[in-house]
Amino acid sequence: MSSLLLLSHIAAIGTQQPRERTKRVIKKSGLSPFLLLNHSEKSNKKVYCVSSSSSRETEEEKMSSTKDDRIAKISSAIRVIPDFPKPGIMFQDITTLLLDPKAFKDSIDLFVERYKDQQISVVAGIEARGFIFGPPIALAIGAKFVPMRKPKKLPGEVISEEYSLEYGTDIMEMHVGAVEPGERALIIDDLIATGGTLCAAIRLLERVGVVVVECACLIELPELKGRDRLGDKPLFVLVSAD
Ligand SMILES: O=P(O)(O)OC[C@H]1O[C@H](OP(=O)(O)OP(=O)(O)O)[C@H](O)[C@@H]1O
Ligand SMILES: Nc1ncnc2[nH]cnc12
Repeated sequence: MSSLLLLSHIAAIGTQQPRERTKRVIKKSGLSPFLLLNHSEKSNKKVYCVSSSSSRETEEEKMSSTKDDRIAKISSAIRVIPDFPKPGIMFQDITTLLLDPKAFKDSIDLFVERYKDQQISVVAGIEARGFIFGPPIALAIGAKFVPMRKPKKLPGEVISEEYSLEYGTDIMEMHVGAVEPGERALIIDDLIATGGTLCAAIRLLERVGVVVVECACLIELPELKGRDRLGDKPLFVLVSAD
């Protein structure tokens, strides 16, 4: 049976977004029928075309189809703002996803379903947008939440890592004593671009003996090849934005 590849062509919203964006929604594991979402270029309306690999769906396929439908709606709820914060950057804005409680909850549920049985004791969320998605996932899987913060924000003793971004450089800090050697961690952020941020988070956690099980993001910008920078560290994403 074929694995899922789901394509969503996302329209720019309103006058702020004159250019069209394409988002690919990828389910990284499991079996499912093929689901294609197509965007009508002229009308700015999204056209959803669903086709199955077989005419009779199995129960497993039906469940996957439901999951895929959730991912399509999550993708549609993410807005793209051109030239923010600098010319040439197509900013993936998750604040519009937060305005849609069903899509927001679905995004949390998809991560929880993946990580609930993986003996993860630490969810490390990256400032700022990893703070939105990390805590509900941590609570649902029974893990603690550890904030990975911008410099000079944490009041206690910290360890730091400098890293490069798509548009600048930054420093990430974590409280000493927040995690124990041997703990199993999931790192959460909204987006991977160059991968510099996730690499810094991995380095911080591994420096203190934590096992980083996986990194998880809502969105991947594949053109920036951040996934390659993570080496063999697994990365799970819901939406791939071209
Ligand atoms: O893969 P990378 O190239 O490292 O980029 C990804 C990071 O960039 C964004 O955060 P940003 O640094 O803009 O900070 P913010 O969330 O505080 O705005 C995003 O939320 C990721 O954390
Ligand atoms: N294009 C982008 N959209 C949102 N956040 C980002 N962080 C780095 N690149 C980004």
